[in-house]
Amino acid sequence: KKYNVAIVGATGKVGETFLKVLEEKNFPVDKLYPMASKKSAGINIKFQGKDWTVEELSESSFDKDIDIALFSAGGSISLKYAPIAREKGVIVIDNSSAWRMDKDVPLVVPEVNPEDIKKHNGIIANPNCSTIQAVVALKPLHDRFKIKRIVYSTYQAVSGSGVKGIRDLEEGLKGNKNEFYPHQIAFNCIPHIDVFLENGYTKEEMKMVEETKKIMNDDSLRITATAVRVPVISGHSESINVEFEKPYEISEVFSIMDSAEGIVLVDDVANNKYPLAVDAADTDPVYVGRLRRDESVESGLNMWVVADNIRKGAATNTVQIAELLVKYDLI
Ligand SMILES: O=C(O)C/C=C/c1cccc(C(=O)O)c1C(=O)O
Repeated sequence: KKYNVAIVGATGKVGETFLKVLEEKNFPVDKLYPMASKKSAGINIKFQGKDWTVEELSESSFDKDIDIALFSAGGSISLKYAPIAREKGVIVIDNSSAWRMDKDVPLVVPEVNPEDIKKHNGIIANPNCSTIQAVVALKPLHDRFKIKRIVYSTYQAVSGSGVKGIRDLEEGLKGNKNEFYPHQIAFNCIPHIDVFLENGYTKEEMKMVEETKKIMNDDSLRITATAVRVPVISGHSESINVEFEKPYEISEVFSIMDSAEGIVLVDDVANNKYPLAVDAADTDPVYVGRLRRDESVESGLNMWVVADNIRKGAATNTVQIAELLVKYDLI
């Protein structure tokens, strides 16, 4: 069976990667409906050997035979158009935060909570990139040792901000002033991603806290986060400290990580081998390394987790959700 697929935000960085990943995975697409704002309408897109024309997104865009719509065009577009698409019988997979915490919307990472997709009511949410890579690494350990507390420290690539963030870094490295970030990103680290909230955390930090609990289906998890922008183009790196309910052997952690779905273990410090953003770029795995006991608590562990924030962090995870819909015969 082949499916008619709409791509809302087709000309953006994530939208373009949706198309790349759909082709790489040979997803069975019959008709493609690339959609974007007025300024992109008319652009030609080559996909699966055919030419497709970008249409301007409108309220009538879903008045055609569309099975799935992949959204990555910002929260306001998702808030307005996902319900319109759903009313027309389209299944929406939304990459924005607009619907993630809605109780009727499953928030899915296929390696972590695939079954949640069966509860969808027409909209499925793709989690925040930093959350996705973290829960892929944490889920197998949570299942075995029951996590009680998580401390996230992230080192996030500028591509997470789109072309404006990339340009700030490239220009900053040439000595030109920043346009997008509140401070220069070149030669710097900025502990400020998205907006600050009343509790002194940023929205990016609270997304990691709240989304982790929903995806892991465990509100008892105690979580804190610090999200930092670093002068890297592609690939988010994260230092993750966890405290378990149960005792563990480090050898078992290594074997769990080495065999877990979606994870590549890179941990051989004697030979300077550990996950690096430059190695993760344009690939799909979540890379885990620097595994070591946290001796300061009863049963604690430190790890270093790296992934491509545009692929596994957004586009690939979304396409994997679409593949799950097919696998579970939900479409
Ligand atoms: O900045 C990053 O590294 C990740 C940014 C994610 C992001 C940026 C703008 C809007 C959103 C949003 O949809 O809220 C999101 C997200 O959470 O996916």
